[in-house]
Amino acid sequence: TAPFENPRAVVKKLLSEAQSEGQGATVRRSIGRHELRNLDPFLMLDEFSVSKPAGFPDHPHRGFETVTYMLEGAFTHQDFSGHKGTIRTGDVQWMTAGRGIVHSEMPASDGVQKGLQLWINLASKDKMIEPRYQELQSKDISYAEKDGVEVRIIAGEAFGVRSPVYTRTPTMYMDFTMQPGSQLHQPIPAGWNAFVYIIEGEGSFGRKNAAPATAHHCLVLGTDGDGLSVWNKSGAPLRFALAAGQPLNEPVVQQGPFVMNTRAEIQQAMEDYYYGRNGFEKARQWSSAA
Ligand SMILES: Nc1ccc(F)c(C(=O)c2c[nH]c3ncc(Cl)cc23)c1F
Ligand SMILES: [Fe+3]
Repeated sequence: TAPFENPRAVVKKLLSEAQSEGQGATVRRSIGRHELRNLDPFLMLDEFSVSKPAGFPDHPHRGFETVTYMLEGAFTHQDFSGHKGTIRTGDVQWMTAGRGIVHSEMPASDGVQKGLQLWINLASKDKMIEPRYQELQSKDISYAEKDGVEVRIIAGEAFGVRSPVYTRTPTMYMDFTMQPGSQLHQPIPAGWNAFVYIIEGEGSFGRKNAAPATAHHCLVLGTDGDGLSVWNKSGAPLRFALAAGQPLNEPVVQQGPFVMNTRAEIQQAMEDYYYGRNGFEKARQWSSAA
């Protein structure tokens, strides 16, 4: 599309920093750090790079969705219902935890496995729905290319192409690769919170003469404006994820992997998990294979 009258500005820039998570794993967290707590409906964005034997062994989730996007390598996930699968480079697992999931997420091959895990909050009315998966193989992910810009559309619409993923909390999530000299003007629905996470290369976001932002940076966009404008004035490809979502405007009470609206509901979630009730029944007998 043509340049915007009013492209959204970059209002915050944060370098993701390594921290330990799971068992022996290191993640570079941006959203979810205290400097970037609330980007409603987004709760967390981790850039993970994990090698065996490290990983994310058996753990619960309630009240939100996790979207795992493999950048390199393979991860095997298995849950307490016997649902098991391996996601490889370019694949996506969109998991709606709802009332409760207990699963493990472990490297499936040798070497370093890299990817992004995004946590999207669910509205109060959806927090206790039955868990559900939407799994996309790389070859099935909507793809479009135009004037030196490629896009892989995990959720939402770009270049006139829409992803089949159903987003309970209205969300767009896409992976752009921009060749040197290319520019992008991607519409973002009014009022949605939006951010960019740079995976590789450098680019000018929001304004053509903006200082280039580089890999491992999360850029929060202002809420007013027509959408995201980007220029790749470097000599190398620029790759980044763009995510935007409709704010839920509800209270958030989080205790690790439980995200509800009140402290009482968090207390309930912890008891349900401990006693194996209200969606955690299968947690009583289950542990991931060796
Ligand atoms: N103990 C504990 C507690 C809470 C968690 F969320 C996790 C967890 O699973 C992850 C946190 N970042 C992540 N990035 C990528 C992947 Cl594949 C998994 C995770 C975990 F392990
Ligand atoms: Fe998990």
